[in-house]
Amino acid sequence: MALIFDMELWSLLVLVIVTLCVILVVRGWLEIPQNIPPFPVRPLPIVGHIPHLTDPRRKLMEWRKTTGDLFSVYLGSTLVVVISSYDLLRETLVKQAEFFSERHHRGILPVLNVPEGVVGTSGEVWKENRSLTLNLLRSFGMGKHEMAENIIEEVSAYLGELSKLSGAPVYPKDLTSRSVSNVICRFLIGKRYEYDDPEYAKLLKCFEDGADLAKSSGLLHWFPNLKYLPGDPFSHKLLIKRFEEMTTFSEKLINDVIKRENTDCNEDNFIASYLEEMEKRQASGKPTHLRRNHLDRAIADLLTAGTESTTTTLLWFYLYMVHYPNIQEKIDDEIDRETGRSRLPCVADRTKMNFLTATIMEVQRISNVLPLALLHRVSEQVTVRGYTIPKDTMVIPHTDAVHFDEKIWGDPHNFRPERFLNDKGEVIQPEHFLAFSLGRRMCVGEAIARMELFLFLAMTLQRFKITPVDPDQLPPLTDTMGLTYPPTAFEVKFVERH
Ligand code: HEM
Repeated sequence: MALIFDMELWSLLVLVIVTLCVILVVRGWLEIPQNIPPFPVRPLPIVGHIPHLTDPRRKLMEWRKTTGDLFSVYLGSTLVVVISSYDLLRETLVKQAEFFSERHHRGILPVLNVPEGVVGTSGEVWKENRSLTLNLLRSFGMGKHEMAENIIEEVSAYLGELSKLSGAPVYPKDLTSRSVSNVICRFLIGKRYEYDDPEYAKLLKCFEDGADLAKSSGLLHWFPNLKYLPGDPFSHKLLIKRFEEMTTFSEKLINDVIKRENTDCNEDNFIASYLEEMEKRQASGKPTHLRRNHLDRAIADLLTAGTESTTTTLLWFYLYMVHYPNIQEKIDDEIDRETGRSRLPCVADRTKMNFLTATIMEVQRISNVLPLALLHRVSEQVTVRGYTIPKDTMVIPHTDAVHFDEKIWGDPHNFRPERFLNDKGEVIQPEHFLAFSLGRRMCVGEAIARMELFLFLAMTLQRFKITPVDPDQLPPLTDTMGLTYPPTAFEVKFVERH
């Protein structure tokens, strides 16, 4: 009797589960909006395309081949449209910029998804904060604020540390990240940190964890309720902790600047300029979106965005140099010709060191450290090539597809800096180079990043030869997924030239 009852219970349970699955599948099918760009494969109920995307970089390239330049995927229940060609990226992010320039405003990690600062905001808050940030970056990049001199000083400290290694093998990530981040600190507060300063170490720990957290917490973006699971398998708590630490660090930087200003120090940095402009606009009585909370977040945005992508690009550059010693030699010859070994390179040398500049661009093209840029959001329903993209759809600007498009580059998988030089050996700036993205959301730090990359590399290669630890076993040119796509950890030697 008990057995029959058990069997009936089991049958009932199976029936309920099957019915639920059918309802979910049918509902999923019915809820898919009409006339959206095609799917590469049918989405699964609840999870959508997530199970296919364990390696999104490779998978999206594969799907572009099978499905075309415009396709849809579901991440959980969120519709995402992938834009995978240069022409389409221009048609959308540039020509229809008013509809394609927002960020996502829902769901992810309620605490982190604060629409503050620059990277995560939309509409008027974003416009005003981005515009002021861009203006300040420009004015500090120009003569009077001596951004270039600051970078040169910082790189000199960096080279001093490399020299202490006496050519021993090193994975240069931590040291490079410390130095790059200091460039942003100088811009934000007008001072740098010693590399072993404990307060600075805390900030760098936030960056370090960022990459691991990006991986372990990924699913929370699409399923925020996973944060309630016992044991915190998706690192929600650690994410919140790191977020709070970043905010505390930003607050401290602001308070330090205010304190120094109160002691009659004439502060000349991003924080002081933002506060001054904020007070001016608030006093004018006109509506303004410059506020302390946006400043807090903008500081964290600049520190994160400014450190991670530049550091990752430098790491890729070092790795390519050990793989292509002939290219490193050509750069050495150029340095010998243009600056020699006794005078430090300066910004003005950039227009003369075309081969180094072209090599930096080729490293950026082929490593493409943000291959999917950052997610955008569509603010209104739009039509693209006859397809309907509903309001609030997420958009992936798939710049990797452009950087590896054979029709554009011919041999995109070859490392060939000469593709950025014309017949006269001058640098060309192809519109298809999208390392900094395009449209209204493109990187605000492009100019400073280019200046930094040039000065770091010209000065490093002037003083050191980068060599492999074992010439018969070069570290692989493979990437790993984090906040950006850095190379798999590797060691090289920085051998001082005498
Ligand atoms: C090699 C270095 C860098 C690369 C490759 C890079 C690339 C990018 C890319 C691809 C985006 C996304 C654009 C989009 O959403 O379509 C971006 C955004 C951004 N970057 Fe950079 N970046 C670099 C350095 C910097 C630096 C040095 C700073 C700060 C000084 C910075 C600040 C930002 C900010 C604030 C945004 C958000 C812009 C917005 O949402 O309006 N980046 N960057």
